[in-house]
Amino acid sequence: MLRHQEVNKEKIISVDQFNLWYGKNQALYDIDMDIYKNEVTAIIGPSGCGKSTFIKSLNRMVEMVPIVNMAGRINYGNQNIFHPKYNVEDLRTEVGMVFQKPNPFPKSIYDNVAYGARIHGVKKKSRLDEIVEKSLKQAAIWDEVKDRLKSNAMGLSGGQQQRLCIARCLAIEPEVILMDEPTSALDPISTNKVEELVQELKTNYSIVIVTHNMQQAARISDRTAFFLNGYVVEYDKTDKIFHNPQKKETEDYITGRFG
Ligand SMILES: Nc1ncnc2c1ncn2[C@@H]1O[C@H](COP(=O)(O)OP(=O)(O)OP(=O)(O)O)[C@@H](O)[C@H]1O
Repeated sequence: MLRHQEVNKEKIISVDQFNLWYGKNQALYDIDMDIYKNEVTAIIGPSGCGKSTFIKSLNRMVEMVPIVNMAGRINYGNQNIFHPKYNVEDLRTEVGMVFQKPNPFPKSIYDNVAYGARIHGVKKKSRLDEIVEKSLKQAAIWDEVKDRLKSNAMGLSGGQQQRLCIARCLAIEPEVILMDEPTSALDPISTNKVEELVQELKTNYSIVIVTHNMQQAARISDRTAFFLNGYVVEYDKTDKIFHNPQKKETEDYITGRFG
């Protein structure tokens, strides 16, 4: 596939001939992809095509599976994240992640958001208060929780829990946010709120989102990559992917002929 290059856009992640195997089974093949700053990049494709594997590679979470082997490069900024001297903790601070199922800690709303800052050594109460308020505001949930910050996060609705998890991710001030089907467990109203939030967040962050929902990809992303059987079949501006795809497989998928 020809590498998709944009001259006037700043790249934040650059994936170069990336291959990944689970044991003997290859899950990703020769991925070449540039991810741009302050954009929403959607990853679409049928079940099992490698979407989650791909985004979990971007912050090296995929290495938690012991049988994983990889080849190729992923550059964050100018550095190869697989270089032996690259600090994976730093990477995960810069490249945060939000999961499919909201996964708040069984702690207070406040402690959920303050967690990352505390781990990074912030102790002063007034500073923690500031971080918690700012993150909850950015995640568009402050008004709903500001009077019950000491309540347990498990008492929030699923949609609120997901926005809380987004706040928790924002609190460590990442540059990139990876989202693996963040709305698939949510009702339509909560989904709408998270979609609006993603669009607001791209002013300050770069977002990569895996979604099974093609309308969602079309609504909220700037660029879309269509994955199939571990390959990137097509990667381009979202409008082009949905209205003028260059590959027959992409067209078949977006028109619902398979997948
Ligand atoms: N932990 C694992 N061990 C072994 N194989 C795995 C593991 N995780 C994923 N795979 C395999 O890698 C391939 C890609 O899976 P992946 O979960 O990345 O796909 P996906 O596109 O995200 O799927 P879905 O849309 O169903 O979530 C599949 O063949 C899957 O079986």
